[in-house]
Amino acid sequence: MTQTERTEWTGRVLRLRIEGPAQGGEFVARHEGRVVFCRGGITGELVEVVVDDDPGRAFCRGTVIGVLESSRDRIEPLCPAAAAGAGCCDWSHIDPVAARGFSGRILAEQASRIGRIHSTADRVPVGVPAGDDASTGWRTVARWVTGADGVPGVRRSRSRDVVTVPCVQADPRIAEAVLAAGVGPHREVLGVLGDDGEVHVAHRRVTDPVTRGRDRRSRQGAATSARARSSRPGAWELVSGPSTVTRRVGEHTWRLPVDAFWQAHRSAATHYADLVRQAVSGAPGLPAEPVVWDLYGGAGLFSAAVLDVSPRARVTLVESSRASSGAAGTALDTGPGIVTVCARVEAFLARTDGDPGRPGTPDLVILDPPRGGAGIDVMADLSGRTRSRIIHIGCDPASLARDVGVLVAAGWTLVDLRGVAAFPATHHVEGLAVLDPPRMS
Ligand SMILES: C[S@@+](CC[C@H](N)C(=O)[O-])C[C@H]1O[C@@H](n2cnc3c(N)ncnc32)[C@H](O)[C@@H]1O
Repeated sequence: MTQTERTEWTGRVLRLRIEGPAQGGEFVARHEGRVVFCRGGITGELVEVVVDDDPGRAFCRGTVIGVLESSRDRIEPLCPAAAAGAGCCDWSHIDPVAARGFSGRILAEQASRIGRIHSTADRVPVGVPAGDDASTGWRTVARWVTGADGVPGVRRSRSRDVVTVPCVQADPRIAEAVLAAGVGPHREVLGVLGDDGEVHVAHRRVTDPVTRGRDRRSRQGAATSARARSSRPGAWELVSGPSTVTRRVGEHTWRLPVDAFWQAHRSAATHYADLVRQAVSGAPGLPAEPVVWDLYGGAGLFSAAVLDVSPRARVTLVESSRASSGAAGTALDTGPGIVTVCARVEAFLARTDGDPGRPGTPDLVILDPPRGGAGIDVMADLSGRTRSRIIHIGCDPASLARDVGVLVAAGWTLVDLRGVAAFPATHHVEGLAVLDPPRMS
């Protein structure tokens, strides 16, 4: 079928054999020369799929409504909300060990397709954070929305509708506190469980457009403008729990505002800090007083890890959120060892000398950007400046592959690429890449 040929398969039920997992969590199948991205399938299964989104190109999307030949990896869905159509735990029907294998395949495939990083292995190893393999109750930072009835829930997949059947990701103590707080209709609700066992509940107004019955494109437009509007109110109103959240990793204790970023999985911060310590310790030719940049650094989780293994390091933490960067000092001795810069990474790099009083050529860079990644310009800039090692942590396999691909194309060597199953029962996975620069001869 050509790109220009019109199709309208919406509502059609197809019998399909499921192939491999795709970036984004759906599984690929084919029908009459078109790709059908299937939600709710597993590799090898024969299924019936109803097409629910047909953009009229070489592909369409559908949802599994019947399993004719089931995979051994299929389990009873862990999440009632996902089973009711919520967009939370899209892999809740897949055995967790198999799910980690699928994540590893996606990481490898994206590295090859987008990053042009070719390896003989068809999957990247994916482990659980700090030995914690719980599939439910792992989330310590959770968001809900309330509809007109004020009952908290999660959004239906690809819709603004709210599913109020409980999702299993959040620690049950958060769900209890959110229900007890009774925040009212049309609110965005944030529940956070601190490492001291305190639960914090905050909320803010959400402008919730009516999108039921609209086509996908206008729903997406409405969702985008709703995001823009809902980010405008800005301030969260704290209705339960102390005003700062306690976070502990090793010897370090942070006191964070409730809306400051922290890794959502209860064991992720400890695990990533460990991986960063290992990668810093193994960096080739790192001087005794290395210049280190912790980019997209939040409240300094990785700055702390660097100082644990390299106490004389001169660390610059760059973070655009004032709430997060301002909290670095609650755990770290900011001053000669660590300087915090509240700025966008792009703006920080544009000052050619980096931070005043510090060289603009770091020995080591750690970057942990949001889902969209750092981008080609930032990566090209870092490639030209960094002397010893770059550690990239990324929660989207495609943007991680693109970012790392920039370094590999510039001659850097990928010495480690691994995944961490930090979002169990979902297709989301954290990737960690360690790269060393080309050797000068
Ligand atoms: C995935 S979080 C990582 C935070 C930190 N590394 C940690 O593990 O706690 C990404 C952080 O990047 C920040 N951020 C987003 N875009 C940014 C930009 N362009 N420049 C600097 N920081 C940015 C966000 O506020 C967020 O704190």
